[in-house]
Amino acid sequence: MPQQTYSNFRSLNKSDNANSNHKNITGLPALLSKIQELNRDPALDDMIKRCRDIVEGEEKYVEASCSPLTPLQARIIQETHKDSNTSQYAYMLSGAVGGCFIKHIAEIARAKRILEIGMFTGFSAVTFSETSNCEEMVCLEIDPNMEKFVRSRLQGTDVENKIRIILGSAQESLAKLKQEGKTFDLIYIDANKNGYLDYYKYIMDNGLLERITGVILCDNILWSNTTMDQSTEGGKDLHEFVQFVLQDQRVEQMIIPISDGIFMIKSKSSD
Ligand SMILES: C[S@@+](CC[C@H](N)C(=O)[O-])C[C@H]1O[C@@H](n2cnc3c(N)ncnc32)[C@H](O)[C@@H]1O
Repeated sequence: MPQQTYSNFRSLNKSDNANSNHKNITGLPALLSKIQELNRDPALDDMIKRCRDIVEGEEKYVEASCSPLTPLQARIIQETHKDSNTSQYAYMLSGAVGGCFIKHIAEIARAKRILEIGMFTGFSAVTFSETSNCEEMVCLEIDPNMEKFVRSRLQGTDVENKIRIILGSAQESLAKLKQEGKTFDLIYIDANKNGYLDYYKYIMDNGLLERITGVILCDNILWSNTTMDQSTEGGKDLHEFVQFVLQDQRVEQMIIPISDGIFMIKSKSSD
């Protein structure tokens, strides 16, 4: 699968339970367990335990606060975990919390035309296509097996005809969309992390994002907390991307620290 692999902290999280949607992103609970094992000072035991409870409890509490998944979202998650070709990559799903957030943004933005870069098994594509105003959902994906997976799960559903999948490298597919004169109300970037900067530049320089009202959401922007210290290749790429956006006078932006971090970018209203 042509996706940068998740390193260090993510590898501590292999114990994700396939039957649960809950996934720990930061790796902090595992790190705190290690500290607890190594700790020889009983006075610190309680404090370390409290830290673990806070970190583990917060993510679960936030997830429990989300609106329930729709039947189709739940089916995609379940079958991604079950299918032997996709189960080992199930951590790539945007998941219940991320899914709930992007759904709300699409609803608030009343997004009609939505573009996704990096479809995988279609969880976020289905999430967006089920929002009230979505008329067209375009998904860019490089892996032909993912198209087969998604198409077979969409058959006979209400969103089947809304979702268009363009196979190939996202950079080439973006050029195709530009030639077609497409613009989008919402663009979700969730593919190879070393491509985010180029995708963003192409989108902004070629008018693919609806001016004024358009929103870009970028998943995994914190990259298991390695973007801030650039301790992984993905973290370095994403830091460079964030720095570029911060000095881009055309937009306003902020990082939402849920899941693995979502970067929300919109055109400046005054431009
Ligand atoms: C993190 S997954 C997407 C998860 C999906 N958005 C979801 O929430 O379920 C990233 C996807 O991007 C695809 N991808 C990686 N590099 C790509 C590229 N250069 N062009 C298009 N798709 C790419 C991978 O094949 C993978 O399916």
